[in-house]
Amino acid sequence: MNIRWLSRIGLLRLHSRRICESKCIQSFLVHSSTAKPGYLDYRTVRTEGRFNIRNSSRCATMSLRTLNAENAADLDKDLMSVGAFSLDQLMELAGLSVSQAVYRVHPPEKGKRILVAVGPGNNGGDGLVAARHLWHYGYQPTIFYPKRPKNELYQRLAEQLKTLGVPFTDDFEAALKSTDHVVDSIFGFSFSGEVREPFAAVITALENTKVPVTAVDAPSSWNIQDGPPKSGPGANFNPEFLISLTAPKPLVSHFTGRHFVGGRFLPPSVAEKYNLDIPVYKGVDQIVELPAGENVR
Ligand SMILES: NC(=O)C1=CN([C@@H]2O[C@H](COP(=O)(O)OP(=O)(O)OC[C@H]3O[C@@H](n4cnc5c(N)ncnc54)[C@H](O)[C@@H]3O)[C@@H](O)[C@H]2O)[C@H](O)CC1
Ligand SMILES: [K+]
Repeated sequence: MNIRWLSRIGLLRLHSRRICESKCIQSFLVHSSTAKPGYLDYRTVRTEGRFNIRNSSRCATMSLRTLNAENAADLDKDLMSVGAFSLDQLMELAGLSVSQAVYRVHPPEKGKRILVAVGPGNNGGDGLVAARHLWHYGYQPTIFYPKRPKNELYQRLAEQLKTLGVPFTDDFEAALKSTDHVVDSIFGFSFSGEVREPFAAVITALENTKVPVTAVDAPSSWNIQDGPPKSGPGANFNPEFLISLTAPKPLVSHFTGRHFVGGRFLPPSVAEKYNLDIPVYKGVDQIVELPAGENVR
């Protein structure tokens, strides 16, 4: 066979592959050597033969897409239905990401005492899981958990901490005076309105403290869409660190500290449905830090 025939066969193969691609929905997730660390060269091939390709150089300069509160709740439902995850699993993965972010910004040499402020929902559950991992990394967590729903999952998470001898406190302000770092896992994407007691006093203490704070998914009291409240508890709350779970929420456009994303379990099909970018995670990391000044959309 001469060179002309070989090139014709090559072209035919390319042509038939394109036809095949145009008939089915496929996502190519390509780790590109040209992409900036932290980003994925994400190509989407859609039906009807329309190609929507975001090349690596665009992706490298593009910022991550955000996920609003309503879509975040829907995405979790999808993960638990079509994705076949259980809530325990998602919370475990979320809490593991949080523990890695804390280790990154506040390694044990900086002080082992970590105060975890736990809210009444799943954001609080992430904090309980993170506290358990942090204990195993050698930290000394203390838990502030003033509202404990009679939910079996939360009760088990609290029990696991008690088994490790992790202390629970009722006095947040006193605990704040003897800690090296705070994890804010009070409210996440289901928070709305003004902060109600007993959390208003806690948020006020957080906004006045000099102890560094890592916020889980959202700085508690911030509106998921619009950021910090104009007045009242939280108006001056600016945590040093934030870990967004699965994808950043719109409030991050108001956030000025170090920002991490966790969620190294998101199936590409779900990411595509919600039009999310998947960052590149290094090695066995569950988190990725967004470069300073990197924005989100
Ligand atoms: N996909 C993931 O990565 C996962 C993230 N998870 C985390 O779950 C939260 C969202 O959890 P949800 O239970 O829906 O809500 P919250 O924890 O944000 O809060 C609900 C809780 O708060 C009370 N509340 C609401 N507004 C107020 C208010 N103004 N004052 C006082 N109390 C208020 C409400 O009554 C509820 O009790 C998400 O952010 C992630 O952190 C999951 O782990 C699953 C996987
Ligand atoms: K939070």
